[in-house]
Amino acid sequence: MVLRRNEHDGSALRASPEVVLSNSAAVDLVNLGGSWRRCQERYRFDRGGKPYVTALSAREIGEQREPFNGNLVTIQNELEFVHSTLQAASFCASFSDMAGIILHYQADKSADPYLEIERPGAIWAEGVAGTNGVGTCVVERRPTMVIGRDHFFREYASLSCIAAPVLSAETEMIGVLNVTTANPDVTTETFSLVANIAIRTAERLSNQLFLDRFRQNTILKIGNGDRTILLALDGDQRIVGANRGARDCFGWRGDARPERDLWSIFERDKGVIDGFASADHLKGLRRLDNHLTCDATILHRERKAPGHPAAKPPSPLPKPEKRLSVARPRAEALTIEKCLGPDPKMQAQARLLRRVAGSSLPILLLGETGVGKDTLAKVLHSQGERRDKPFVAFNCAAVPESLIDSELFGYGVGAFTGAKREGNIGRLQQADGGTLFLDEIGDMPLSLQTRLLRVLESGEISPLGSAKLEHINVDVIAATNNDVGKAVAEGRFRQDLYYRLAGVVVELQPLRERPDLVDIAHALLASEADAPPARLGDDAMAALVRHPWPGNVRELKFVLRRARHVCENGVITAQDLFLPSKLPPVSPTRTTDGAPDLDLSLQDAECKVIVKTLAVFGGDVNKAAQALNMSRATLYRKIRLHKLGSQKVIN
Ligand SMILES: Nc1ncnc2c1ncn2[C@@H]1O[C@H](COP(=O)(O)OP(=O)(O)OP(=O)(O)O)[C@@H](O)[C@H]1O
Repeated sequence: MVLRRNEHDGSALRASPEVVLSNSAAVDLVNLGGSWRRCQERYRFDRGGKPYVTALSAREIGEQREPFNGNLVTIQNELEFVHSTLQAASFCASFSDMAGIILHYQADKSADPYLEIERPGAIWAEGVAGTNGVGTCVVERRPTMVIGRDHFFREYASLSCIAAPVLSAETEMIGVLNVTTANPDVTTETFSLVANIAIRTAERLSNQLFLDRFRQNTILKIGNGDRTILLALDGDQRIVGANRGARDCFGWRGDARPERDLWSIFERDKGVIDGFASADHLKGLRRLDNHLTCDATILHRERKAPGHPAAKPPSPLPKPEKRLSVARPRAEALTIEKCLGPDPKMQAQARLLRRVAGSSLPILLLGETGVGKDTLAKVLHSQGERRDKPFVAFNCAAVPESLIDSELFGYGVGAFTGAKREGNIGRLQQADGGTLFLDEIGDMPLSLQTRLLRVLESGEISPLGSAKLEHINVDVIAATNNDVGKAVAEGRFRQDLYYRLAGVVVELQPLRERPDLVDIAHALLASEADAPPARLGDDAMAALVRHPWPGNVRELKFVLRRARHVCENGVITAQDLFLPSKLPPVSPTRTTDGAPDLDLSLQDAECKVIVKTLAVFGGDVNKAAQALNMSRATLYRKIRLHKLGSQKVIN
């Protein structure tokens, strides 16, 4: 992809207006001159003045998000994906609507606090915030890069961002995917790469929205990556939807509804028609206009509503041939037991959680980032007695300190300047009768810890500026990946609040220690209904076991997601995972004089890898040795060395 950039004001990229990323399609970035003119002439902004910073309340954000509620998971998945890819360069990622309002956001807690101004509810419309990625992209409807002083207001000169349009299934622009950093050390090269990733992610999100919209139809996919062509077909093989890639390719840009027969574009060849009915991969589709041939994949087939007459069979009738497709295993619902894994210690914890379910005992979930604390909290709610009541999550780290009070406890009529006239219902009241999930509780400021404790102890709440006491009845689940014990010892976390929250404490295992790592991978592959089916090859399973997974299940999810799209014939190999080949870094054990004992640590790591690999291959030494890249004899020697005789071994 080639990015052509029209500079406006002295930014880091001025010296290189054309940033070559690869030799494929060219993307014209917005010329910011037009936006600057609008700022001066239409909005009459003063560069050195203060932008009118404003943000929506939680309820308003909820209302603004409504049109996208059906696509929430898709949007969040893409944001998580782009954020996890770019977080090393301190980028946050957001999705905004066409009013320039940020609706969803992904950022690292440790990211620059300045990025807080990018959180949900923030309004980045160009007429409010001047030239900026989101607002200018909304006006120009093209990818927009705004670096440092390219922002109209000097106030935003420390921010750099790239925004790209997100399209509906009908290829109307419906929002903006934006990535922003306040890191001054990001180089031109990194920026070029980030721009590429952001633009591709916006295209993939648009494609995913297309798949969401046409999930009942047959989907024909041609090509890969950002130029993917997607066609949605009805049972008569009429095209009922086409993504931007398809419209560009076939020259239908102006057609609101590109309805036409598939066979008015491709040659109606018997082999292809037979293949269409019986296989998931079509070879040699020939275009009628230019006679070029291509291969295609059928992502899924039309689903008929009950009572709907069956689709007309394609002619000639399909033969009952053996399907070439990769079988898609059924995704099973998560349970408390599955969330915790089969390790006997964890199963004991699962039994404990089942026993206390419905007892209103507070639960504290601990564990590294991405291990599934949030997921377990939702499962606990959905399997408890309050499942028909609200589950309300509140992330203590994602809300600025100044807003936690009003967001969590709400406020009464006219509580403070700028408050909404009718007041605001806090999360605690929203959760009344149900479950309140306090995520990242370790990040709650001390002053608010006192208030929270009082509310939890008394069951009464008096919203800011209101004299009225309200009774609330909530089950509380809290979670953190911080060391709360240490925070208590250092006086950063109130001990009495810790005891109030820690009725039952469960620590989730890091993924690298879970014996069911490969089962989780299989389950994740089965869970994305609209993605192409894929299964793990033996070498991929071994590679999964060897990797240390610092981002835990979240990282695994994205690695598999990428692999599913790059693999050939639906079989994921170790190469498709793009994992580093080194052995996992291990936390060294200590010798008696306190120095790290690297030898022991490595042995420990080796032992764990062997145990897991044998488990993955059901104890088959041949396969395990192959996967570990060692001879059978060496593996036997190591099994003896590590005293793994009790492991299931098939000779
Ligand atoms: N047992 C599981 N099976 C399948 N997917 C899971 C499982 N546990 C977690 N996930 C997925 O992994 C991702 C991260 O999970 P989750 O958000 O629950 O982790 P977390 O511990 O709360 O992370 P953080 O501390 O960063 O908030 C989510 O996309 C979730 O759907």
